Order: sequence, then C-alpha cells, then structure tokens
Amino acid sequence: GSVLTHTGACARIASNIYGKDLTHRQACTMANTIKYLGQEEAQHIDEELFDEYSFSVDQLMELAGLSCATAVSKGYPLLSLLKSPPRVLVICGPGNNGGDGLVCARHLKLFGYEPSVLYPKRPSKQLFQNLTTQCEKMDISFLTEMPEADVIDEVYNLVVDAIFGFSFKGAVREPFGDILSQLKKITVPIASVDIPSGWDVENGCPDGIQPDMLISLTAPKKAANHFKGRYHFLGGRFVPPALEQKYQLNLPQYPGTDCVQQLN
Ligand SMILES: [K+]
Repeated sequence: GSVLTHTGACARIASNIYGKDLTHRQACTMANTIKYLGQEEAQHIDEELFDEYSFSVDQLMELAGLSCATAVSKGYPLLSLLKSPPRVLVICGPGNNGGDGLVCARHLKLFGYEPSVLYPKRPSKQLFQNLTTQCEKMDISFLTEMPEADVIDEVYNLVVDAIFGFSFKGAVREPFGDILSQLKKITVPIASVDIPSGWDVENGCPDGIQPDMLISLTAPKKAANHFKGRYHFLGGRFVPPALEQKYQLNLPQYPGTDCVQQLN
C-alpha cells in the first residue's frame, strides 16, 4: 500500500511478476502501464503528428487547451471556489505551451470562470495573434505586469501555468525567472500545462514550483514522476492508435467521450 512513483511501480511489477531485470521501457510495456516520455521522444511524437499525420498546430492546440480547461473545472469546480468572482490567472509563455494557455483561458471563460492572461513574450506568428484576438474579443483581460504573490493570493482562485512545455531547456531566462519566483511564493493552487514550468522535462526540479494539478498532454513526460500535487490528468485525446502503438504509449482508456482522464 505504499505510494510508489511511476518508475518504482514499474520496477516492482517487473521484479514481482517477471523476476528479472528489465529496462523501464520493457517493464512499462509488460505491466501495461502508461509510458512516461523523455524530451526527445515527446518532440519526435510532436513532429510525427504534424509531418506524417498532417495535423495542424491549431487543431491539436485547441484540443490540448480544451483538455486543460476541462481538467481545471473538474479539480476546481466553480461552486467550490473561495473567491468571487471566480478569477483565474493564466500565465502564457513564448511557445506552444503558451498557446495551450490562451485556448485554455478562452474555454475557462465559456465555462463561467473569469480568466485574466499574462502574456509577456508574444511570438509574431499569426496563430498566436489569432488566439490573442479571440481572448480579447471574449473580454478576457490581459495584464501588463506580473502581480506580486500576495496580490495573486488575494485576487485569484488559482493560476494556470502555461509558461514552458516539453521544449524547455537550460537556465530560465527573464522575464520568466521573476514570474516563477513569484509563483513559488503563492498559496493558491497552480495547475501546470504539460510540465511544471522551470522543471527539467525529465528530471524535475526539487526547488521549483510545486503545482497542485498537472495536465499531461498526449502522454506524461518523465518529470511527472516528481509531481507531488493532488491531481494528475491526461489530456489531448487526439493520438491515432497507430502512433500510440509505434511509441508503445499504453494510454489508458478515456472515459466515454471525455477529453481528460484522471491518472491520480
Ligand atoms: K507549463
């Protein structure tokens, strides 16, 4: 009954059932547990979805962002929120993780929340301009600077962290260092999109932000082994079965028509 990490669980299953040394990958497959991806593997799957399977970024981002808003509404239902109006701060980074955040904000608004967006580094690509316009046209406010931690605690019910995803590497560059240091001080919950921002995609970050919710997209990344929050959701229900098989993702069955599945 002890709580095991994913790696620990796979190792135990491998040694209990098979009584021999297996690689983590073999153990996952044999135990039929969901695969946790390394950074390169996540990037290969991403490329394959676009290049081989001909998805567009907009399509997958819409489903990813919808999954994030859905997970938030399951973990933090409107009626459970302590502060009224039901304000949520969505912080968006410079890449596709930030795009997921913009889509998430739009769906949160449709679900009855009051999202505000902080989007300090905006790429010039049309896609991100469109997502920004869509939010503005839905009366979602854009903040001009990062609020202090005590202001966040006073005003917002939670923070959606859509700063960095699986392409994050190296030391955090500004303005995101300052933003992350404020996020380390807040007491309201953080819901992280795909990866807790600032964490190494495979090894996590012991002194980084500690989100209460993680929404893994497509499949969890290895950093999810270090996640200690209450809710781990899987979202991005768009993986074609042939791709799932090729990478032996062993994704769980999503319930009914849901776009998210709670992993723990
Ligand atoms: K993130």
